[in-house]
Amino acid sequence: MASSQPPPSSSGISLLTAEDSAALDADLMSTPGFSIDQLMELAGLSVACAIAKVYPPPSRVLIVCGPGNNGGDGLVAARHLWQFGYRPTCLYPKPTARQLFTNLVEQCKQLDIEFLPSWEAAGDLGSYDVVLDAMFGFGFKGDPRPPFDTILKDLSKSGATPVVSVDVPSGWSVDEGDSKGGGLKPEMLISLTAPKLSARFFEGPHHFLGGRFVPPGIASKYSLELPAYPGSEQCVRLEEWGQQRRTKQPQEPCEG
Ligand SMILES: NC(=O)C1=CN([C@@H]2O[C@H](COP(=O)(O)OP(=O)(O)OC[C@H]3O[C@@H](n4cnc5c(N)ncnc54)[C@H](O)[C@@H]3O)[C@@H](O)[C@H]2O)[C@H](O)CC1
Ligand SMILES: [K+]
Repeated sequence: MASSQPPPSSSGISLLTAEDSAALDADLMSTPGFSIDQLMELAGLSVACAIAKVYPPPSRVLIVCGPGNNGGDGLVAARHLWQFGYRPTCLYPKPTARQLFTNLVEQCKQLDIEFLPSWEAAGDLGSYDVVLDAMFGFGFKGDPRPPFDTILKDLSKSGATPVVSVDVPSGWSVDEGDSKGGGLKPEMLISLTAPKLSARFFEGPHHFLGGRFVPPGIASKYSLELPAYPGSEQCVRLEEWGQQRRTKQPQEPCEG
């Protein structure tokens, strides 16, 4: 069950807690019986489609993938970006041994997408047009452990190359945002399924919603109020978001 009615953002769009995000994910895989492969493919495709709305090819995209499903979304996005004419390079420092992930890596390697041996090998971030942050999503807890602590510190300091975050800006608390300060300030956030609670602190100019797979029964169970996707699009821009965030203080979520 949804733990509570999700709080709306100031634009009336639902925001999900980390707990409800995980419960909704489990529901998608039990009741309609989606497999993780299906959901990840659609999530990663929507990430690539949203990037294409803002940063045209042939951009050089550094994709930093974490150890969980957020990282898997990054690997799927890498493949689609390549198909769209981008030049992706991946860093996947803590690869998961599960078949789904080894397949995703192999599919990228078949396209000659480079996998860097270390963060240091990424070199000057100015040599990329965009950094795709696919390190952590709603499964992140605590402080980032190595090597992601160093990667996040370096990315937070480097203002030159825009960072695009998948689902949650990595290092942020899923519910509280960048509560300790000094974290990532992405230029673009691609929320999946529904924005997470921390999205109320996102101040960048580009906020998109992707992951077009939620059936009405699940949307209603979690009382999700979300914008309609136009036509056959895999993503939708959350128009008013950046404007509101730049002119107002973040609203506290309402309970109940
Ligand atoms: N329904 C959907 O919206 C779907 C979203 N997808 C994506 O999946 C992630 C959530 O995936 P999950 O594997 O549950 O969690 P994360 O990838 O966020 O991270 C878990 C991973 O990270 C490790 N970890 C946790 N905390 C730390 C830390 N402090 N330091 C280092 N490592 C940490 C943990 O051990 C795990 O290995 C969601 O956000 C979407 O991006 C699906 O792809 C499709 C369905
Ligand atoms: K992320």
